[in-house]
Amino acid sequence: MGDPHPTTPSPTQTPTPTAPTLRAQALTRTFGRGAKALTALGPVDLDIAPGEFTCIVGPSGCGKSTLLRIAAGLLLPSAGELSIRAASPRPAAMIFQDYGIYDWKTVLANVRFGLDIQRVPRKEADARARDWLARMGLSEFADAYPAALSGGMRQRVAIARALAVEPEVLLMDEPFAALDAQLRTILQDELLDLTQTTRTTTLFITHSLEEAIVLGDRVLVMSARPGRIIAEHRPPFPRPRTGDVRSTPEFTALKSELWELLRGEVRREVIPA
Ligand SMILES: Nc1ncnc2c1ncn2[C@@H]1O[C@H](COP(=O)(O)OP(=O)(O)OP(=O)(O)O)[C@@H](O)[C@H]1O
Repeated sequence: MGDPHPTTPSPTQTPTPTAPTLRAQALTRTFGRGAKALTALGPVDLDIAPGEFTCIVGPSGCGKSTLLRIAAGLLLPSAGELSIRAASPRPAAMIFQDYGIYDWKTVLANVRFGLDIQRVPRKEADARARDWLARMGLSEFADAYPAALSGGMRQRVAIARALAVEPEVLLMDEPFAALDAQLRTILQDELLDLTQTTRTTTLFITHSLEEAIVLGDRVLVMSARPGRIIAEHRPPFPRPRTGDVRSTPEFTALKSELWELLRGEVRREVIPA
C-alpha cells in the first residue's frame, strides 16, 4: 500500500509556498445507515492558508455546518480527513448563529470562559476579558447578564469570548444571521476591522453573498447536497479594506456572478432532479 502522506511532492505538483493551516482532503460525511443513509457533504478538498479569511456560501442543507463542525472537532468525517496545523492543542474557537453564550454567567464571565478553561490565572483572564469588552464597546455591561443585552450585543460578547483566547483558527457559522440588516452591516465592519488586525485564520459560513464578499480573502461556493466546492472567487479588494467596498462596481459585478452560480444550486436543492 502506498504512503498516504508522501513527504516529497510528486514532480507534477506545484509546491505550496506556505503550509496550510487547515486542510481538508476528500472529506465526506454521511448520516444514517443503509437505505436511510444521507450523504451531507463531500468530497471536499480545501486548503486555508495561515491568516486567510475564507467564506463559504451554499444552498440550505448543503453541508456547510457539517464541514464547520468537523473542523471544530465536534463531528468525525465518514471518509477523508481534515487537519489543522497549529501550535496549541485547542487551536480553534467557534461562533454560532445563536451566540452560544451562557445566560447564567455575567458578560465578563462569558468572555472569560475560554480563558478559565485554559487555566489562565484569574487576574490575567479578567484583564484580557475586560480588554476585549472594551474593544467591543461593552465595558459598561461587564456585570450584566445576557438577558439584558440586545441580539447585536450578545453576538459581540460571543465574538469577544472567541477572540479573547487568541485562537489560531476562528470558525464562524452564520454568526450574524439572527440580526437585522443594519446591525449586520455594522458587525461585519467591526469584524473586518478586528480580523485585519489579528489576521486570525478564519472559516466563515454565511448565506449572505454581500457578507462573504466584504469579509473574505476568498469566497467558496458549494453545490447543493452533498456539498462540494464548485467555485472559488477572490474579491478584488486589497487589505486593509473597509465596508466602503460595498458601493463599488466590482462588488456588484462579483455579487451577480456569485448569485448566477448559486441560483442553480438553490434551485437544485428546492427542486431535486
Ligand atoms: N446529526 C445529523 N443527523 C442526521 N442528518 C443530519 C445531521 N446533521 C445534519 N444533517 C443533514 O445533513 C445535511 C446538511 O446539514 P448542514 O446543517 O450541514 O447544512 P447547512 O448547509 O449548514 O444548512 P443551512 O444553510 O440550512 O444551515 C442536511 O440534510 C441535514 O438534515
